[in-house]
Amino acid sequence: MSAPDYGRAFALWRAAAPAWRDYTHHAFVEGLGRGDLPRARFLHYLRQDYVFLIHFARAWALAAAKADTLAELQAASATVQALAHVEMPLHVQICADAGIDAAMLEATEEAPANLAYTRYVLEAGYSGDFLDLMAALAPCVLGYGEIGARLAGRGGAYADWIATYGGAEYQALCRDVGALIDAALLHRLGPGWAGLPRFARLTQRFATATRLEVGFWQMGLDGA
Ligand SMILES: Cc1ncc(C[n+]2csc(CCO)c2C)c(N)n1
Repeated sequence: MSAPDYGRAFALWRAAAPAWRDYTHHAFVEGLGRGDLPRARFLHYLRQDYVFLIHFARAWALAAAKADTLAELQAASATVQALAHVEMPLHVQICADAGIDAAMLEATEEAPANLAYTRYVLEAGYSGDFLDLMAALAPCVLGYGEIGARLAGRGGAYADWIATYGGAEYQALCRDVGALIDAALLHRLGPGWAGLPRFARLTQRFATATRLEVGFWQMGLDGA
């Protein structure tokens, strides 16, 4: 199956990231698709993901601080809003249903793979600009979109998870983020952005964040 179209930069970044396939076809992902991923592994992942999303929301807030246009400010602030008021409460609810209450969730000790990934993304934002943040954030947002699109329609124990990311709403969000990234590149670097050394460095950021996503799935599978 061909990859969904999330814009030009994403297509270039994806093709240049050696770990992209390991990320989008990881054993954890295949277990979600078949529905046979052990529930304990999924809940372990979800607890870590709750902590991940706190830092991920902070990174999008940093993107709002580094926005250069109204469209960038709107996209970044809307993502912070959605994370804090929709995605994270959903994690809290799923964990509560599984007997992990809010206090336990808050007390989750960050796994090293989680620390590595989130602090890498935040550091991209602290030391870089809006483009550095987008390159570091893109594998997360668009990778889940690609995984959701591929697994869409599968039933099983994780059908809800698949429907969230494979659904029309999330797929539209991925196309919007892809367009936001292409526009941000054009705005800052001009029409020749794809040929610039700066773009090659952004490609490296994307590839590194992709490796860190592989590490996150593996942490979920290993339970450590
Ligand atoms: C490790 C890890 N990577 C990616 C995502 C996916 N994700 C994080 S925030 C968000 C909404 C849009 O920004 C999406 C899809 C995740 N949950 N956990």
